[in-house]
Amino acid sequence: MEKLQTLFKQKKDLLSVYFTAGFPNIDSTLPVLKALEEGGADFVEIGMPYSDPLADGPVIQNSSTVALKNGMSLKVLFEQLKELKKSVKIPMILMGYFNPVLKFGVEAFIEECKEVGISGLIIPDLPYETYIEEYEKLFTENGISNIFLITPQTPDDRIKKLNKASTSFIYMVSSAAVTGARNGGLSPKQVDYFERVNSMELKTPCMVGFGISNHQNYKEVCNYAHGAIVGSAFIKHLENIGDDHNEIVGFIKKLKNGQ
Ligand SMILES: O=P(O)(O)OC[C@@H](O)[C@@H](O)c1c[nH]c2ccccc12
Repeated sequence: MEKLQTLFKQKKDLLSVYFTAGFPNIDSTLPVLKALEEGGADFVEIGMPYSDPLADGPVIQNSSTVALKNGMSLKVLFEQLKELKKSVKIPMILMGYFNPVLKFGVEAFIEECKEVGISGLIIPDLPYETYIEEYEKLFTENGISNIFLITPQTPDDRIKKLNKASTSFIYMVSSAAVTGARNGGLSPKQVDYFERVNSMELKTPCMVGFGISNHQNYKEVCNYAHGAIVGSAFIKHLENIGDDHNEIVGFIKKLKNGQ
């Protein structure tokens, strides 16, 4: 949580990159993380593969299927993260669905997160109300930030509530759809939505995700938010090049700097 807070205070135009743990290979976690860090990603979002990922489009779904076939699980992921804890400096957040977390045991899960140095969690199917009633204390006491998602459909009063309960950033979903790289610029509707959120002058910074696939998209949304999150475009790249270090570094540099 603190690592993320410091990063948001110190830097603008943040680039966060999502990848699915266990993809393309079971032991890709360390090489991918190292290459993302070297390429200039400001923080990373590690996906915990799940068989029923409702918010995910085909590219991320496919990576989850492969990762599960490769034998990735929460237990394996935590073991890997324990080993690489000292060699990765950028903040890490985990993204995943609530069911596997419940099965693991929420308390045990949060303790593992703390132990391996996870800064925050994105659990799209954990409702705000349940979080506040049952888990807020557990998360904050362990320094784990819960990251809420908002969409163009989220009303102002709800955004205000989420803003209050946020401890790092709000995930501003760019449009109401599943994850997936899209081409083309922002639509007037998206701009209206970003401007509506900006005019609320929230205490919490926002990151935009869903459909950001290249340097131009990234720069464009940085006009309306603290940074952007790229998932499917990166996973597609991994489909082609595997976890090759130099290829990943090159991809991230291009995403961030445009060349
Ligand atoms: O894939 P995209 O369109 O680049 O979007 C980012 C996204 O993949 C990543 O943040 C993510 C993957 N699965 C999610 C589920 C919910 C929210 C966010 C996510």
